[in-house]
Amino acid sequence: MPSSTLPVAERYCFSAPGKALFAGGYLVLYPENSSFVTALSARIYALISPSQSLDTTRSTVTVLSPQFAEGEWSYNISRSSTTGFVTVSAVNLSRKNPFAQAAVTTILNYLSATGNLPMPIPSLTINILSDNAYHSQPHDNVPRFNTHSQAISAVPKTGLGSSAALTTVLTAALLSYYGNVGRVTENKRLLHNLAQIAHCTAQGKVGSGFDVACAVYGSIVYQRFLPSIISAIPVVPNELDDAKGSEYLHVLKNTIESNWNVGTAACAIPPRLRLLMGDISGGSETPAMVQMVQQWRREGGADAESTWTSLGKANQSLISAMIGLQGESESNPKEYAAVMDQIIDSGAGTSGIKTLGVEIGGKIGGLIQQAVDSITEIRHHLRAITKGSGAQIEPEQQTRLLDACNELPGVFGGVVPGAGGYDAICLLVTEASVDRVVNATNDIFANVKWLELREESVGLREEAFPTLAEYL
Ligand SMILES: Nc1ncnc2c1ncn2[C@@H]1O[C@H](COP(=O)(O)OP(=O)(O)OP(=O)(O)O)[C@@H](O)[C@H]1O
Ligand SMILES: C[C@@](O)(CCOP(=O)(O)O)CC(=O)O
Repeated sequence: MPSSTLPVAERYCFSAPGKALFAGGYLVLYPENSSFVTALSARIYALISPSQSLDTTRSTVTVLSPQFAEGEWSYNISRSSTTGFVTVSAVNLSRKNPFAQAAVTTILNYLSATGNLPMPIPSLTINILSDNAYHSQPHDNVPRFNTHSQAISAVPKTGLGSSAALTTVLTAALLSYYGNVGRVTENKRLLHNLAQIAHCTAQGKVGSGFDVACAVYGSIVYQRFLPSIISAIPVVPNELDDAKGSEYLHVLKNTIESNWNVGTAACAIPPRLRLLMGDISGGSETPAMVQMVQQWRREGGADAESTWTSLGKANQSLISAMIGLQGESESNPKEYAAVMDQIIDSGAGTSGIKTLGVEIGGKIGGLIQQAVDSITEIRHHLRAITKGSGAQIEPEQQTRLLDACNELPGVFGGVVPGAGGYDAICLLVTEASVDRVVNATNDIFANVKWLELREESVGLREEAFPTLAEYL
């Protein structure tokens, strides 16, 4: 097996964003459908440093997450001299972080299969910092990178895709440190394929992968890869099974280097508009909901199929309205700004904004109408699926809340993002109306915690190590 020598032991830091799936829940599981995924300003950071351990007889990768109790996961690494298969075993078996373990396993085996893993494998420490918005915080005004007294698995999440961002930054960190593969920020396809495989291995199920794609590429119109790409990869074998070790390396390398045909066209929330995320802290079971929706579709006959198709069209219509508005803001900036001013001055909510769109007419007025109408229609179909499948995608409680939001000034509309349920709501609003929305005093908003987030459309990026190291 060929091997390389380690590049200069530098200190690196990478960060990746969280996500909101504004349009495309459930349909995005099928490659024929597009979805609108927004990258958020909440980021997870990985700071890499060569291990301080004096033990040179063993190679270890240690992931530290100092914001959480028991946030230390260490893995012993050994490479078979016959097959090149790299075994990654937890030093402390009672400490589980499947995403960290899968990232180390996938990346080191890929590097081994391509002859880019340095031998002996140098030990490495990766520190993780994660923005507060990923987890429910005990009160306002917590320090940046707040610490929790519980283990990460016990701290309630806000559903921004922490595991996808974590897996992505770990992938970038490991590739940069060990690999001889150029700048990883310029090799997004490799990074994406590796992070998707690691994330799926850890989850033990095949999601659409929109969260990992967003962590890598940022805000995108996402179309998934064929599920068979991932299912072709064998289960990570036992270190003693040489035949399986060789097969795993072979399939992993071929899969990583094949063309997945993923749709990752860049998109953005148009200027002067914002996505506003409200945390409801309810909690929903995505896999169980996906199963219910799939069963409804299988057994629901022509009605189910027609709802499914109409939802797909409404999603597509919203996506093209967003792309169209973005385009108009660039090609026709004066008119775009004037229309936005008019909407803001009117103090109108959803239905008033639609009427204004009709009155204003022209391309921009039409796109505004289209955006409002398609959000309304998406919700209509999601409620039909809720009723038909029993999966609580837009439960009545969320319907009342979203309807109340539609009355607030500057609200184009809102949805239950992603799989829906009781976790969160996501509104499209004018930037100028954000304060008025978050300060609305109606009782119905009492349980909504508006998250301090905005779109930050860039995906994986390199950061200045020293600036962040001071938080460790
Ligand atoms: N800051 C972190 N440090 C270490 N591990 C983390 C960190 N953030 C996430 N993880 C890992 O990811 C797991 C959470 O993944 P999970 O898929 O349940 O949540 P999520 O990706 O935030 O949720 P959702 O898919 O609903 O948006 C944690 O239990 C832990 O294993
Ligand atoms: C239902 C689904 O389409 C979206 C799930 O989104 P979230 O985990 O609720 O953000 C599943 C998937 O795409 O993996």
